[in-house]
Amino acid sequence: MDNLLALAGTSSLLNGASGTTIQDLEERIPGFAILQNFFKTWLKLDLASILTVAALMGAASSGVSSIRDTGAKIYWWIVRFLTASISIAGNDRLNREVLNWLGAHILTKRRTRILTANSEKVLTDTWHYHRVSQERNDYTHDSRAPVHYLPTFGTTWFIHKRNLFMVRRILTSSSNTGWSFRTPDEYAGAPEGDEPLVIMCLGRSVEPIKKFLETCREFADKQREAYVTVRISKGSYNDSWDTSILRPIRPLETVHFDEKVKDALVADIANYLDANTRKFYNRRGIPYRRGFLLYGPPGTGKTSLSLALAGKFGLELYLIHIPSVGNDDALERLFTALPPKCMVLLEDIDAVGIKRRASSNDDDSSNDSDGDGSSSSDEDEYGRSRVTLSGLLNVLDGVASQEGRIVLMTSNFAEKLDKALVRPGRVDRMIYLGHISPRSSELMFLRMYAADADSAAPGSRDLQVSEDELKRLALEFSKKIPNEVFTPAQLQGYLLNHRDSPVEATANVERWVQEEQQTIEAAKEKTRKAAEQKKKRKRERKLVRAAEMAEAMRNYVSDDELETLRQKVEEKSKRKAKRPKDSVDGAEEKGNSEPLDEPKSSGHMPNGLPSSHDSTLSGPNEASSPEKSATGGTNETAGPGESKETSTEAEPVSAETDTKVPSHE
Ligand SMILES: Nc1ncnc2c1ncn2[C@@H]1O[C@H](COP(=O)(O)OP(=O)(O)OP(=O)(O)O)[C@@H](O)[C@H]1O
Repeated sequence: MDNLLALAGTSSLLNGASGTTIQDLEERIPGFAILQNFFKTWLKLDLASILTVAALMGAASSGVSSIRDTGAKIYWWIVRFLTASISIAGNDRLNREVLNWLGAHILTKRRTRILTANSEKVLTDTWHYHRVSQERNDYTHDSRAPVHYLPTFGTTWFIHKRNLFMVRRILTSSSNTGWSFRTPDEYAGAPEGDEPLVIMCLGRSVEPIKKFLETCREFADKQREAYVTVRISKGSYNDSWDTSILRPIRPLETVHFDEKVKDALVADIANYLDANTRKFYNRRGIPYRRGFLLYGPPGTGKTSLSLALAGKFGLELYLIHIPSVGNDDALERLFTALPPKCMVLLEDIDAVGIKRRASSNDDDSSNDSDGDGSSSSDEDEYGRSRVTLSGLLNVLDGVASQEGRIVLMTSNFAEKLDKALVRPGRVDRMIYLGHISPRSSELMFLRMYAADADSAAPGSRDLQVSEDELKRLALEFSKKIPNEVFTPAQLQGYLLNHRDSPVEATANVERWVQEEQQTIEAAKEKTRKAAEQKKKRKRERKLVRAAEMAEAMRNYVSDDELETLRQKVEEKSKRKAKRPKDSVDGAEEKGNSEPLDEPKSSGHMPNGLPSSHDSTLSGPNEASSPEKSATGGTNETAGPGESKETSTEAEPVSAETDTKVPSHE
């Protein structure tokens, strides 16, 4: 441009294009004279004039752009002078909350004509087609994800509480290509959902913006009031919380177990969440954390109770399925990303310290202590996790572990848990959820057939029974349910099968109970036989091994010595066979974790845990016994969450737990 201006200056003397001027130009642009002659002779054009016009145009455009730049500078200076602003990163939840507020309060009211829409993300390529739901709402009955309308790029103006606000949604990725004239952003591409926002407010204080942000958050909380937000991480090796599921809140009354235990649990959590409790902990230097262990056979309500508690206390539930977590580092990253106050649900905590099956297929057989090709049932059921016990202990109350959260752990095999894991501070209260009592079955019956206020129940339901009649039927029904035999999930399955008629459900329950009990007996018998056979095979294998050893030594020792040796081997194997399994895990030791303010229990679990922590339903020893466990697998219907069979073999895993466990306390 400078050159052109120089040229323009030179060519302003163009009248007659004096020889000196042409010479000047020749000096600046070598070969200019030749070109000038060419243009003059062949095109009848004066090159110097053309250059002059071009230079003037260039100067004008650069003038315009510098005027524009100056204008923009002045504009932003005025904006900066007259407004306050706060920017929010694209991946911050607040960003989405502001957009939602705008969508509900500004865009719909103003009938804005330029919007963006999103429903759910879809990944497509030749080989895979799958949907990636970042946010799922389990309350909707639609088969498709709902569409959300949000502001487009650019600035949205509005007045809120007598303040003028401008929210700018900033385009980060430039999809504006290939047009001869610049297409406005809103027509050139769609936002990807992670655009930063800048919120500006007329005035010289950020206070109105802070209040506005608070309003957006309150609005989001209100929208979620009927839901509990469950956050999960994506897959085995993903260590970020990337999916939100909005689950309708499950009232605590719909989870049936001992009412006293339930009340004590609720009071405990309420007390913990009290602001004064935090101060109390802080002043005394006690880490402000609370841990609960929910244990018992499958289908007894451990997960349901966790969801209900999160809903009751308005906390987000962060779900970690231990067998799916890649390793200790992944677990630590998940914990580091937790918000200050939330509930964390660690499912199947007993899988910790057992190697993941997928990566250790080759040593499967070596893990099978029996060598008969079948690994223990719990390992089959749970897969194997690379999270070690020390890794878990570290996130629960290591130096870097967060304060303010509530950890709920669930286990079907609490007796196998390491004592370090369940010591107070990590587990402050143990809640046993066991088989259902007649009283709980009565409540479940009433819940199943209670009239729905919004008559949203399935149309075919024949609920022509009065309230009194329903109560009578519920009592009659409950009397036919044996105490602590069936899991709540089993009973729920039965009731769902008769959901249209409480009368039929009551009439048929006796037969169902008989059939189920027969199935349970058959399952027990099968388990007993399988255990016997296993034992027999084990003994036989040992004898064969001993014989082989004797054979191998025959050449080296006398017959007498050989006989002594054989006897020794036999005695040793007999002793081993006789030794009670519990002793391997330190059955004699006393447990170190007890419910804090519950009456002391009478017995102890095999690893030293108190046996009846918080439930009057039945003791954990019963829960883990083959007899009890066998009841879990024979449902008339496969109700939700009932597919798992209770393992009938709960061997101690002290040998399998991580050897890296630090010495605690
Ligand atoms: N105590 C209970 N009260 C009411 N419903 C229950 C109870 N226990 C189980 N259910 C019902 O049984 C189903 C399975 O329950 P849930 O998943 O909470 O059991 P769980 O103990 O977590 O099982 P698992 O150990 O196999 O994960 C749910 O549909 C739930 O409604």
